[in-house]
Amino acid sequence: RDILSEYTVRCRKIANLFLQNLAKLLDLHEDYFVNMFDENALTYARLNYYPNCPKPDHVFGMKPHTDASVITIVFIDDNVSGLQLQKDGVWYNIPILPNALLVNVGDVMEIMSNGFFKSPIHRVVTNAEKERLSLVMFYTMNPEKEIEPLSELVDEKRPRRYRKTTTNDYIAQLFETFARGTLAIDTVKI
Ligand SMILES: O=C(O)CCC(=O)C(=O)O
Ligand SMILES: [Fe+2]
Repeated sequence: RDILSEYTVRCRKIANLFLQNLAKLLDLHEDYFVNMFDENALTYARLNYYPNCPKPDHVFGMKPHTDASVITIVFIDDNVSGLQLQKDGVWYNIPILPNALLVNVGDVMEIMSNGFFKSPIHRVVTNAEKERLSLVMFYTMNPEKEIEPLSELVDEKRPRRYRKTTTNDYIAQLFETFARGTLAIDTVKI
């Protein structure tokens, strides 16, 4: 528990640094996103355990999905690969890098940036010989807070591409679409 608590504090620093750089890329004040996380904002930690699987061709560790977070930090297993990312319809392996963290843009960032940043579709494949672990931190805002494209990023040339939602509603949507095998982000696209 103490270790996870310390990890959370340290990861928050990385998350903030990442959020500051995303803001800068959008020509926003560097603390724009960081300041959107109020005292009711939630960070979820998920520990994933994927047992080895005799039929890796038939069983996913985790089905294709996007994350409902603003951003996600993944601490990937040092020994076993398995996380894959989809780009232009092709699946790519995320390589194993010892002690590396992977920072992912989530759907809420895609919505707020009006599609400037894309939340990548990813999945986890299983391994016949080895089990695998990951520790994933999901940074989300106050569950009741309205999420929508930032007015600074909407104009005639780039009209609003996503409907308004809240983290609460969106997470519910994510679980539903995940079960159906569709994408939550498609339900808020205009
Ligand atoms: O296990 C991983 O590497 C990633 C897991 C993941 O995508 C998730 O928990 O949302
Ligand atoms: Fe994920």
